[in-house]
Parts: sequence; C-alpha cells; structure tokens
Amino acid sequence: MAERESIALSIVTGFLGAGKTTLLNRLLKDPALTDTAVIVNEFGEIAIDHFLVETAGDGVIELGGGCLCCTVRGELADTLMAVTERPQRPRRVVLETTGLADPAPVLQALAAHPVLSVLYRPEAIIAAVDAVNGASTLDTYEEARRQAALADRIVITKAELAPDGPEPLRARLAELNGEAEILDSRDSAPLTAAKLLRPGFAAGSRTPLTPSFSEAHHHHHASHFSSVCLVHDGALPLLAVENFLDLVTTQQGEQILRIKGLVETDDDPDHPVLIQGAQRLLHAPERLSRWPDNAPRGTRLVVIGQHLDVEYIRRIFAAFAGQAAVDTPDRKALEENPLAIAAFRPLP
Ligand SMILES: Nc1nc2c(ncn2[C@@H]2O[C@H](COP(=O)(O)OP(=O)(O)OP(=O)(O)O)[C@@H](O)[C@H]2O)c(=O)[nH]1
Repeated sequence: MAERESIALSIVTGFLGAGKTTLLNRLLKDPALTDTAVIVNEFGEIAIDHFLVETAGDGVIELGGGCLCCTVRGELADTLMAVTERPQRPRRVVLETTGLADPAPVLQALAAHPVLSVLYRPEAIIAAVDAVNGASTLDTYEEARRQAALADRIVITKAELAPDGPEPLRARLAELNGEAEILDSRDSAPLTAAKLLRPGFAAGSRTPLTPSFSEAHHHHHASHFSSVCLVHDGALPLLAVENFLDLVTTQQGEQILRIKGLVETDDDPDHPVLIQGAQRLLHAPERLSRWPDNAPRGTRLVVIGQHLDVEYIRRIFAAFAGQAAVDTPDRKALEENPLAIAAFRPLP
C-alpha cells in the first residue's frame, strides 16, 4: 500500500460561548479548507452546534454529549479512525471542543495512540477568548486559563462589545501565554487558514505532551458544571421564550454560563430564532433564513452552568411553554402577575 500523507489535526477551543463556532464558520469559508472534516463536541445532552456549522463538505461529525477530554475521549479516537477510512480522505480535521475542555489530554491521547499518532499530525490549537467575559472567566475558571495557555493562536472575539476594548485582555493573555500570537476577530484579513492553522508549537511538542502536564488535569469540571436541555414540540410565541430567558437570567444569572438554542415561533414557524447567551451577555435573538438541515422543529434550548438549579429552570420553562403542572402558575399567570413567580423561587 502506498504511503499516505498524515491528516493535519487542528483544535478550536475557548470557553463557553466565546465564539468558537463563529470562528470556525469563518475559517470554513476559506477555499483552503474545502478538504476538511469537522468534528464538534458539546457539553449538553442536546447538541446544537452541528446545525450551526456551515460546511460544504460531508457535514459535521457530532461527538456524543460530554467533554472530550474525559467522557468521550474513546469516541473521539473511533471517530478519527473512521475519518481515515472514508473514500474521500480529508487532508485536515478541525475539532471544535466543548467550552470546558482541556485540549492537552486530547493531544496526549492522540500522541500515545499507536495508529492515530501515525495517521494524524497535530497542527494548531486556536483559542477564542471573548473581550466581554474573557478577563473574569480567566480569573475564575482553570479550564479557560488552560485553553489560552496551550494555544498557538488566540483570537479575541466581541471586542466591539467591550467597553474598554480588547487591550486589557490582550495584555493579560500575553502574560498567560507569551508564545501565542494574539489576533482580533475584527481583522478580516488574517483570520484565514494559512494564518490560523499553520503548524504550531503547542500542538506539536510543547508541554501538553509531557505526563506531568496532563496529570494536572483533574477532570473536576464534570462534577460542578451541569446542563439542562429544554424541549418543546410545536411552536411557541417568541415573547414567551424571551420572558423565560429574562426570568431565568434574573434568577440564575450568577450560575448560568451559556444559553443557546433554536425556537420555532408561532408567528413564523419556517424561520427559527437562534438564541445565544454567554454568561450575562444575552445576544439579540437572530431569525434564521431557514431551518438547518436535519434540525428538529420545535424548541430546543440548552442551559449550561455551575451549580444550576436544574429543577427550577425546568419548571419555569414548562410554565412559559404551556406545559405547567396543575399546581403551578401557567404562562398567563406569570406574565400578568409577577408575584406568581414567587411560586417558582428556588428553594433557599
Ligand atoms: N458581536 C460579536 N458577537 C460574536 C463574536 N463572536 C461570536 N459572537 C456571538 O457570540 C455568540 C456565541 O458564539 P458561538 O460561536 O456560538 O460560541 P461558542 O464558543 O461556539 O459556544 P459554545 O460552543 O456553546 O461554547 C453568538 O451569538 C455569536 O454570534 C464577535 O466577535 N462579535
């Protein structure tokens, strides 16, 4: 059998809602990436991202819910193997991690794998860090620090939404990772595959592959982060969803790290509304021109957070979606009488 060139593997990482999918979509428009397989890993049980990644290739491969640096590492290995067996073998794989993943164990597992280490060559780690939440996220979450510290290239996103601009964050990131090139997502020119995906140092041979670095990964995030998936079959009034988001972010704002999902609205069911929130930043709902291929109709929202009151969020959603239980207020009661909300207060 003729020797075949190994497949380049790049990783797009970054904290929850930092802008990984947005960056990936931009990259995938680059003609240099037509021959690319995309693998997406999400934290919640219901995946949304694979509907939102716009690839012209063979679609997006979705890894099961769970973080690839712990629970789905085996599934990633199987997926990477399956990609090499495709009749049209891609030249590159880009893997979008969950916002909570540590890229180091992923690369280490790859390097230690007898077959995959030959079939793949690590190319670059790109981290998205958003200018609105980035600094406080770096202060609070070890996961975010590790993503930025391991990256070859860091892309600062949402700089236009940050009152102080990107500079304070840039300085902080440069301190954390003096080796990475730091870019701004507003610069259209440099965000090409040639710029972002050329072979990097971290992905190849730096610290991630040394055992002591990977041992520092305690898998602790599985225990204190949780997600809740909210589903409603059939259309809903957009206002009901907006009121739900309003209430839930008021009541659980400290705990919520990410909200996203698609809503079928009763006024325009053929054009779903995309809901996006990252910590306290709730982006304006966006009306899509069509339902993404294979996306189920209805409403699917994922809320990810730390110490979430999952039961409370479920009950509030059920009320706004008209699924209220007999002994709790329904949407009308909640909208007409804010005091009715008290019936849902999380237990002290
Ligand atoms: N204004 C602005 N919005 C952005 C930028 N990058 C991303 N967003 C928005 O931020 C929200 C989250 O972006 P995503 O790309 O889905 O973030 P993500 O990191 O893939 O999210 P998870 O996979 O859930 O962790 C979306 O509403 C994006 O449109 C940016 O540079 N500027």
